[in-house]
Amino acid sequence: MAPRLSPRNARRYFFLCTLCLSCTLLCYNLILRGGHPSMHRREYQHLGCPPVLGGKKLLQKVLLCPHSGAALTFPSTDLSSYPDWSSKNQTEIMGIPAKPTGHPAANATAAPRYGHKKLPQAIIVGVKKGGTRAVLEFIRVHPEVRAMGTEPHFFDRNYERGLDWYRNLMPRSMDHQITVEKTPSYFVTREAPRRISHMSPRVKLIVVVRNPVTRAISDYTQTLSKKPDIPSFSELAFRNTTTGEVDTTWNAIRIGLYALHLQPWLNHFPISQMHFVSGERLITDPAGEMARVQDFLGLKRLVTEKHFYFNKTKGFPCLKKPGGGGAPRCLGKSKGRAHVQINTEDIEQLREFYRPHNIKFYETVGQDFHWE
Ligand SMILES: Nc1ncnc2c1ncn2[C@@H]1O[C@H](COP(=O)(O)OS(=O)(=O)O)[C@@H](OP(=O)(O)O)[C@H]1O
Repeated sequence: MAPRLSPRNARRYFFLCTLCLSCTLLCYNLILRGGHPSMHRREYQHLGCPPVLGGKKLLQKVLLCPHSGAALTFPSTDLSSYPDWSSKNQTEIMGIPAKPTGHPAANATAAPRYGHKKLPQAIIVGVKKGGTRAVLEFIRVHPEVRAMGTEPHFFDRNYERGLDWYRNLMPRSMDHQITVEKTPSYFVTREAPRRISHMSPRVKLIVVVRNPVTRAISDYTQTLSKKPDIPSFSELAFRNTTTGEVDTTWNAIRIGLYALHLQPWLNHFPISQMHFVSGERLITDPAGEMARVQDFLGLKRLVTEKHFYFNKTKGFPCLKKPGGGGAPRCLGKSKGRAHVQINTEDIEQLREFYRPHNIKFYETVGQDFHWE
């Protein structure tokens, strides 16, 4: 015969069982779900910090929440192992796998279930091969920025799909966070300024500019990597190699006529609503350039020197964790590849060609980029 429990002992057993169960649930929350001992997940979100994600990822990417000063944990973000940052949206970078979809931009719909999708308040509109990816990846480190990782090409190729389609591509954000996207071809798209101002006349525009000669070589190097049979750079750049007449119909040359492309933007936006990032300084002084970008966007300067280190192998600045240690995050192989060798006379001729255009550009924006 099994001994019978007295009502008092039965209550004790019941109490102990409940206590064990509660402890197990608490441990599950703290360890497996990645919760923070002193704060509930929701409280982070309320403070404007992204939610803490899956438990296995604990002890990986650490960011400081600016409001609370508490260290938050995020999943590993070793972007150097990705083929290219551009293939990842912010959600993926934070460790949530995006759903495979037809349109790459639709990855943004895999965003976490907090906040809401907003039309961008800031757009990196150009220029192609200027350093637009670096600016996007550096600014999205800021806790008050949510960025779309892929290029939506809404104002050039997808405009007929409508603003709701565009908004739906954006990551979710909290009220105090700004949404940013980048599509470098907007800068040279005639209809883009009107379309963008129609969406929002107050949107902030960022243009990353780079010496147009280097930019053209970079552009050509990229095309050559995909189509090895194209004519040589010089054959494409000059109508006549003897006279040195430049072929301005070739896109790689045309994109570098910054003063020309800037004019239609100024019909729709005051110059104060445009910020020009030097693609050269972005490499030599990323923190300095990002300080100006944050000022322009009205953000606290939270992305600083402590976020960058110079990667000698890559030859470019890469992101590091503010606390040090951990995997570096450099841009993928398609950024910073070795350029095709172009002969010095051709380079000199192109420099001559761009000089008056560059001067006009410096005068219009009130900034000298020293591309001599
Ligand atoms: N931190 C860091 N790491 C790697 N690359 C950097 C960085 N900062 C700027 N750059 C320069 O960015 C150039 C590519 O520009 P974009 O990102 O605008 O290219 S694209 O238009 O999106 O294809 C790329 O051009 P190339 O060097 O010709 O590949 C780089 O010079």
